[in-house]
Amino acid sequence: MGGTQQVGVKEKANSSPLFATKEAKGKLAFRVISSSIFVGICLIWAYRLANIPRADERGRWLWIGMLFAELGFGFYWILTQAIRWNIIRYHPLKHNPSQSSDEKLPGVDIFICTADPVVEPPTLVVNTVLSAMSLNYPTEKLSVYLSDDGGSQLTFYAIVEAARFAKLWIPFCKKFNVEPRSPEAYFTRSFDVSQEIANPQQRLFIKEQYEEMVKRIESVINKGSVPEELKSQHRGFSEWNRNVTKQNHQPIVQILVDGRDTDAVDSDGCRLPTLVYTAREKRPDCPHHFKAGAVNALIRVSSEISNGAIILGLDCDMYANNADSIKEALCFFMDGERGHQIAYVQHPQQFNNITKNDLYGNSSPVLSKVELHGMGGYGAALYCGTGCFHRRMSLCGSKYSEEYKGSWNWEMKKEDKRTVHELEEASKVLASCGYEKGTQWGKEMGLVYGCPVEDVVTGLTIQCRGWKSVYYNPENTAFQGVAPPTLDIALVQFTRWSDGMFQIFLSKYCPFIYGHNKIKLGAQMGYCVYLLWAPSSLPHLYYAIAIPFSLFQGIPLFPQVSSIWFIPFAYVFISKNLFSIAEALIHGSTFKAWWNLQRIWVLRRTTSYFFAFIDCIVRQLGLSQTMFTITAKVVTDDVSKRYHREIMDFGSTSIMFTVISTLAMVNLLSLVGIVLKTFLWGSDMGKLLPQAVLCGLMVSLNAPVYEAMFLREDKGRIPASVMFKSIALASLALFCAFKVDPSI
Ligand SMILES: O=c1ccn([C@@H]2O[C@H](COP(=O)(O)OP(=O)(O)O[C@H]3O[C@H](CO)[C@@H](O)[C@H](O)[C@H]3O)[C@@H](O)[C@H]2O)c(=O)[nH]1
Ligand SMILES: [Mn+2]
Repeated sequence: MGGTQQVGVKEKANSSPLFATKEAKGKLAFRVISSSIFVGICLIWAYRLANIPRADERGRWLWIGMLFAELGFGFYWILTQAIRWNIIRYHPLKHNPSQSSDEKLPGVDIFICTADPVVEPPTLVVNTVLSAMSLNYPTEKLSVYLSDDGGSQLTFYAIVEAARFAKLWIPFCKKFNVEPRSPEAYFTRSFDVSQEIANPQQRLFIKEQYEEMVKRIESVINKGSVPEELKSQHRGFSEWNRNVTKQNHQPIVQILVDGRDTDAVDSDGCRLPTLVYTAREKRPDCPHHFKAGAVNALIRVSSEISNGAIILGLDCDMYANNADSIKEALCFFMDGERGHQIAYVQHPQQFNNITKNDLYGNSSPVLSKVELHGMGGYGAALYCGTGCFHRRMSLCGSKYSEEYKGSWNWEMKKEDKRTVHELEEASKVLASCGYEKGTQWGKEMGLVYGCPVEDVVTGLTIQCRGWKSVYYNPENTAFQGVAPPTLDIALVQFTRWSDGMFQIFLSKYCPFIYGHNKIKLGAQMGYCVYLLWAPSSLPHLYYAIAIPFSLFQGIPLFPQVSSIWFIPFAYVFISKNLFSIAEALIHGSTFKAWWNLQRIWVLRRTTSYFFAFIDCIVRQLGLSQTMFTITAKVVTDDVSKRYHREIMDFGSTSIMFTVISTLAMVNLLSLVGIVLKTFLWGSDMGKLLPQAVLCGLMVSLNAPVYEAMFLREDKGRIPASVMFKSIALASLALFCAFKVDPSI
């Protein structure tokens, strides 16, 4: 790494704290309810065990399957209680952590990652870059780095344009305290004119300049390459010769704005923050480790150029919404008493395109307002990849030491006399393929390699080195991104996540082993709520299949409603759901959003999680390799309209959609079957009532699936091929069930 010299300043611990923690209310009530549900679960297990049908009785194997499913549900539920057991919320006490002057503030390096100019359009990236550059922070201490894994001259062109527009945008933001700081979001938001403080004329002028910039960028994108006359405007374009492709190119580092340069000023004459474009070297025979590799390259490149003590990582779609987020986050790091223990401060992933009832469950308030605080309560807030402030030192592999108290290496890099060109050349070495060979990068240093959820596993390793982490969810959202606007995209994202998480569980990083004696048991369990998403699909899938089948065959699987054993089943089911509804409503969800979330859970578990489970097992056998499918961030207008009207999009022929519609059909057919039997033939269905109710619930959750199969005409309907396949599969399955000896 660059030959930087840091001077530690021993400072007297500040007497006034910079952040506070608060325990959540209702802890006792929660613990009582939770314990009573636990008793219910134990009774259910006991009932299942005590009543296994004998070998010659009907439904023996079905019953044993139920036993395993309920053991699975029960254990998983216990894990989810760990993250609610000890909820503690963190909040900063001041809006400026430096009591004396800005001079005491550390350097902050902001990393923005992009990977593909098609899936992640350069205009989106530019907005994130501009929002980061315009954050309220002394500009000479702020540096913004863009990592472009697409190695695209289109993205580079866009960033050259952004560097120019920043000279107008930054002073405009600061003068009128504009929020959000992304021009696109600012100019398209619906706002209250009376609250607008920007002068209308100036606003209009900036808006026109912004739109012209976007036009120029888009016209270059439509051409597919940068015209020669534009290339001559910046020497950086010379890096793109005919041989440069996404997968194969030399390292590229371009310092677009050099923060040391006193002539690099905005339209008000104020200094600009440093802006650097990086495309690390890519070679087909050299594994690049996806986002983790990109971030690690940035850590090294930035250490050479600005070496900020704090690093903020953002995905290319996560723009800064709250202009003061850096100073707020610094309160945690700079607190005299506990600040030295903190490795990172994670903000929740929030999105600017969530519809009223959150159709695809992308932004569950229970997750962002309860569960993540719960992990934070153990000092083990998850690292979620974006919207996270890191201490450079802990990210680079340092172990925590109590000696850090009061001694801070906030000092910026010593005055560096090297020219921009020399800095670029030195940085290229650090962004080359060979640099990491034989080093600890990807193992003990930087983000951990080998897993598509590099963030969570990296967070775990940092905590296991003794550091604490904070989860902070401010009222004024700090960063906002784009949530998947179709079911297909959402399910693919969840497949990557659940696959990667389960991979962590199966690896040496399993929290129960790796975290043993290093993080609290509650935190180990809390991690597993996420790491076990993939296998949690199994009991759900079993219920979704076994219940309609047994109903169809007339095999009871639950105690009679009149039996005393029915009580624990009913109690657990009802209290768990009531609790979940109450929790959602209290934290600002609508009932419909809760209902949508239940549906999306069923869909995720029966598809994404299950496929991820299979993929993971296959990979463990060494039959395939880790992949990273980038989440699409733009869709056609037609799709976008449906999303905003909250109409689900099923327009995909992916196998996941066949599974979804087949399961929906199986449940529908067997429910219709039982209703016919009861009313036409007057059979006694009393024993099957609980199953019929569960099946009915599945059918009502699946209502949009039937609609998309039989009633809709738009492009988001279930394609005819998928529909026929699923009807055929469902009927065949039920027909077989009817034929086979019902002694199973
Ligand atoms: O080879 C790659 C692949 C991805 N990315 C970037 O990684 C970010 C996240 O990718 P995205 O496709 O948007 O994934 P999401 O599912 O939205 O990302 C979440 O989950 C990821 C882990 O699965 C984390 O890395 C992300 O920070 C987190 O936001 C984006 O900025 C990409 O440009 C790269 O830089 N290089
Ligand atoms: Mn994303």
